[in-house]
Amino acid sequence: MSHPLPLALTMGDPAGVGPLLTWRAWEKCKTKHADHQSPFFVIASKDILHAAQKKSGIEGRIETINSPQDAVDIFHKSLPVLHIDCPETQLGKPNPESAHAIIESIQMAVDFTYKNQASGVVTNPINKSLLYKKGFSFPGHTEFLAHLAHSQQGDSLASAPLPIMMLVGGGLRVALATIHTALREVPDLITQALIEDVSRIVHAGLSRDFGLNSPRIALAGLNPHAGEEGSLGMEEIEQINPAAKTLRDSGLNISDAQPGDTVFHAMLEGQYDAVIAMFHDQGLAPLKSLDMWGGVNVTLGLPFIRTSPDHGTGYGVAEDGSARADSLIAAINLASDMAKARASA
Ligand SMILES: NC(=O)C1=CN([C@@H]2O[C@H](COP(=O)(O)OP(=O)(O)OC[C@H]3O[C@@H](n4cnc5c(N)ncnc54)[C@H](O)[C@@H]3O)[C@@H](O)[C@H]2O)C=CC1
Ligand SMILES: NCC(=O)COP(=O)(O)O
Repeated sequence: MSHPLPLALTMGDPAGVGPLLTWRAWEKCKTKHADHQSPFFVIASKDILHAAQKKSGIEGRIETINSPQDAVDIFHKSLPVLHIDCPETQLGKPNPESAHAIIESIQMAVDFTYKNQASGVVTNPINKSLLYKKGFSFPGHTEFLAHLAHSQQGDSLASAPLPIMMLVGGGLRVALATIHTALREVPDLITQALIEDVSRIVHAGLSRDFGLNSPRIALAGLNPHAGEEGSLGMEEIEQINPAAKTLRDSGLNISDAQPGDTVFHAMLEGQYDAVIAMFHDQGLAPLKSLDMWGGVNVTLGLPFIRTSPDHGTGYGVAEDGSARADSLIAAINLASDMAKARASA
């Protein structure tokens, strides 16, 4: 049976849930070849994984691989590991000295997609503030991955891709117009141009990777009651609705600004295929309330596939061993489905 290319799984913060979840996800996914799910390999320190295995209680062995393709044949019996050096780090005890390895793992995973050796990147959680202390200057993976994609374009003058965070879970797909932004800066960023750009990327991503030919997209308003005809704020009238009109005129199926308190319910009732929220917590709070453990974070607008669990490093549950792998497994399955959709397009 022929298999798709393997997925590249990053190490994430070695003190967080990543190493433990990697084992739990492998245990769950290793027999999924029959369902045509992609195998994966993890780019991490094998010593960190050995330590996490003890806590996971999972039987199995690590096989060090030299090339991603080696993962395909061994995945059913061993966890394929592309080893990178990382200073000793205990679960639950973040170590800033691990920053270099955390970043290297992400860079290598992206490189493998450009070399056509991996079908996509699945990232384990990182602690952003730990990386900032070591000079990491990106708000999160999302922005760093866009930077890496831009670097891959070499000297081309094309601008960096606009990466869009979309969360999938609990019956919702929620994309964000602004991502890691302080709330007081959000209104100035909500421009007609931004809404048009984000909406086009969401439309293209849903069409290409989610099999939705004419996705129905709702724009959430920024203000209570979507501005109450301008008495509670003007962003809907001045920026969001003009963008929606331009987009509709060009053929997209997209709403004017809808009240943020009811638009997610409307999606659950079947009116929309996705909602574009104006800021991080407007979108993530309903989704995580509905599905804290199964949600997946997808980055749209990149040349390669990237998914991630929607939770963070969870140091406490890494240390006590109780971390759940549902979200990482969902992220692997979604990346695999997206890869299949691209391969058959
Ligand atoms: N994709 C990524 O790399 C993400 C990274 N983060 C980072 O994670 C760090 C911690 O952020 P928090 O806001 O505390 O969020 P968190 O998601 O790490 O923790 C929130 C709650 O969920 C629990 N939890 C997290 N993962 C779990 C799992 N797999 N199983 C069971 N329980 C779990 C935690 O114990 C905690 O009670 C921050 O540095 C943040 O930047 C946060 C979200 C996503
Ligand atoms: N709340 C989700 C989140 O912050 C994930 O960010 P990223 O590291 O995927 O950019």
